[in-house]
Amino acid sequence: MCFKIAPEFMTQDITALVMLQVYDVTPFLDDHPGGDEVLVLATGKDATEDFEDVGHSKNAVDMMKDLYVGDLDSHTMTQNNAYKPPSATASASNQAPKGSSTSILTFVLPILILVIAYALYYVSKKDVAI
Ligand code: HEM
Repeated sequence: MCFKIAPEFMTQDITALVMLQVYDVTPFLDDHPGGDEVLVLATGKDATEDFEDVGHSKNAVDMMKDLYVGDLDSHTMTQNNAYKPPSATASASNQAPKGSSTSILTFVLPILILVIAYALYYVSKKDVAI
């Protein structure tokens, strides 16, 4: 289980070459104070921004040395996914798509039931009068 952190930016001709440091966080999953889920979500991608956003201490940066496995040219990576917190991912997948028939049904269905109930009531009253 590895993720990458950019330690430096080097310029080579016109193309910017970004070397990333790769860390194997597998032995650290149970001990990470921020939980194992964030580490798993950061695997296989450039997690530099995620790591810096948390504002990790110098102690945290020192701990990374034991998990370092090597360097990687970012251009050889197949995906460059941005980090999505679990809550945002979960709520997004639970939301109904905009303009779906579900929202129309929730509005129309109660009205339809009321109209049918009133129609039945009206018909039954008419039968009793005859
Ligand atoms: C090998 C890499 C990592 C190491 C060694 C590490 C280490 C630590 C340590 C020691 C802490 C305690 C606070 C501190 O001392 O700064 C911490 C907290 C935390 N880390 Fe990491 N971390 C790593 C990677 C990551 C990544 C990639 C993420 C996000 C995707 C992350 C998210 C967090 C969060 C959310 C906290 C909790 C912050 C808080 O509650 O204030 N960490 N980490």
